[in-house]
Amino acid sequence: MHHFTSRDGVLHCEDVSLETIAAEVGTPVYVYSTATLTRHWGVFTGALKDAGLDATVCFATKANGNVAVLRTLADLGAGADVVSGGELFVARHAGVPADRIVFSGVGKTRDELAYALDEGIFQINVESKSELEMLDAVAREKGVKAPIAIRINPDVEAGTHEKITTGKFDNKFGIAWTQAHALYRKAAGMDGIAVKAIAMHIGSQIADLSPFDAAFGRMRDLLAILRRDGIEIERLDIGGGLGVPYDREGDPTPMPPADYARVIARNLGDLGCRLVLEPGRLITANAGVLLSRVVHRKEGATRSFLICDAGMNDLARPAMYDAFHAIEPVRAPAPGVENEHVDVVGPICESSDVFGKQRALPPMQAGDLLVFRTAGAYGATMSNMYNGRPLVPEVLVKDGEYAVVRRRPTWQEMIALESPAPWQG
Ligand SMILES: Cc1ncc(COP(=O)(O)O)c(C=O)c1O
Ligand SMILES: N[C@@H](CCCC[NH3+])C(=O)O
Repeated sequence: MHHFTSRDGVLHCEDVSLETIAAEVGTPVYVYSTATLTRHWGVFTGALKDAGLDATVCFATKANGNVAVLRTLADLGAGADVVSGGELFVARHAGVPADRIVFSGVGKTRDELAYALDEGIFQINVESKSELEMLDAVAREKGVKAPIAIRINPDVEAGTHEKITTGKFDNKFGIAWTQAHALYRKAAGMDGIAVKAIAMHIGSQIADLSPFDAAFGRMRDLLAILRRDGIEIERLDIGGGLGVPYDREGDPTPMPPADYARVIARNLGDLGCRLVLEPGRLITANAGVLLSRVVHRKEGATRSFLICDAGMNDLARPAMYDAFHAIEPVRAPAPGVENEHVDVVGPICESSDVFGKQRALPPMQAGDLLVFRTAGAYGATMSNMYNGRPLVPEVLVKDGEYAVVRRRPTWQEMIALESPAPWQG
């Protein structure tokens, strides 16, 4: 996090003052640090290399789909994990080579599968028999073979929030590992399918390595079964999911990438397969903050509220998962000023539009700036226009420079796709 630091009492992103960005771009706004993105990428890929692993790292675009962020990562050698035709389009537009793009997701449509084949991406992670049959048909029509993995559901408890666990049999994701062998056999006999890999992804914000250990064991067992059956597997795609610190007291400390890499190497390192990884949060979460201004301070009957210009439409995680984001003033308080406890809320007409209850903060007033930390993953990508609020802009900082890499739409642009019905004149 050391690319977001206080200088002369004002929070900076690299060498740019967040007060400057707020004044020039307006608030709310997401601010990302190129240096942090680069550092996270280096630490993660370095850990894999140090563990002797031969890996293709495909950044999970759903965590942060901004073209400039993706371009930054692509320039460092990143591939992309995409979950829709739209994400595939953005990844290609940002310069991610097709031979480093993997397509995940339970609901790929015929058109999306056709687009993926036309682009020549290196792997499609199939999540159902229905999808396998559809993909086979589309590929045969085109006279090609679709390179696939089957995403297995290893039925492990990831120990994360129930809304973001994906590797239990009750979840909609993947093929139960107990049913995978049969589907692989079917796939191996299809003219439009080229079996290449086994895939899995057990959930997100995982702080403990034991669920990975258990799931990798299942993958290893399946590989042995498939090989005995003469089904060739070249790659193992182990998804993403490694957690990051959100700096809440009492939260488990997520495992460092080096420890994760050692667990991968121990389970899967000696199988003659290339690895594919799909990290999202780990790369971008702590490379971004949401910068917001206090619009009103309100003294309620039981508590004080700081009402910000950012809302749950801009950063949905607290409302969706009761997620914790550290909140900090941009301008440090004068020495000796004591903290108070306040509720930090947004302007949306929903009681769940709360970023933090009874947070300890120096006294703040209307006009003051604050940041929500660790907002570079699943922040802007999950934003929406609820309550008639145009999408929040995004800024990318590099050293002493910044660029608006998604500008704030005007109200006119917000309604540009809408029109009265013809009979309304
Ligand atoms: C298939 C798949 N791969 C990768 C990811 C990225 O996960 P994370 O951001 O936890 O690394 C996700 C999201 O959880 C996912 O669904
Ligand atoms: N969007 C979630 C994580 C789900 C990841 C998508 N598979 C979050 O903000 O934590």
